[in-house]
Amino acid sequence: MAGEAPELSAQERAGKAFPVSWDQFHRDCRALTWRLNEVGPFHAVIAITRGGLVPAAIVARELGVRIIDTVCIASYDHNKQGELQVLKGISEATMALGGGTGKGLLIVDDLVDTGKTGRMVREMLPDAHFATVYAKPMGRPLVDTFITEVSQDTWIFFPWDTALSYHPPLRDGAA
Ligand SMILES: O=P(O)(O)OC[C@H]1O[C@H](OP(=O)(O)OP(=O)(O)O)[C@H](O)[C@@H]1O
Ligand code: HPA
Ligand SMILES: [Mg+2]
Repeated sequence: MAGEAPELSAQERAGKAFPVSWDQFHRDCRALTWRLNEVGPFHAVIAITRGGLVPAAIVARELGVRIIDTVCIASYDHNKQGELQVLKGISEATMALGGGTGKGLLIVDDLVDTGKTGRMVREMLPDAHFATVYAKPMGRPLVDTFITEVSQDTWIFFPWDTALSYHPPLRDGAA
């Protein structure tokens, strides 16, 4: 409607940007594994797709875990969170490995923001260990192990969502 302010995306509302390079992400995943190594061993890793796939691969490699499952959840459409949708649940074989409650299983995601996604997976596997690379304050209580906390008004830019581009000099109006 004319004159109506356009709805801001979660990314625009966040205000601050936290860009993460592949290098940094790999280092942070390795740091996460050092912490998880004290907690395991784990029978299997469950990646919350899609963002959890990359850290899950790195963590599983470091921990020597070869059984990897996925729970496929869609929520943010680009950068606006809608209703959560479970597109694929955890397999019966993985559920059995965790005794039905997730004991000895490791859930991995790239980050927790509001905690909605993490809460949904925790409900499926209440005894599993939940690890993320990054955490924002609202989601932090849901996570057992994470590496870096950023403020709630920060948007994390992951390397698989970004590309190098020209940035104008500060005196030409760059923020
Ligand atoms: O704590 P929350 O507020 O629920 O947000 C965190 C979730 O949001 C992102 O996933 P997204 O739904 O964007 O899907 P993707 O992993 O496929 O990019 C991120 O990878 C987490 O899974
Ligand atoms: O800060 C974020 N960055 C990328 N994806 C996200 N999904 C929820 N919060 C974020
Ligand atoms: Mg995700």
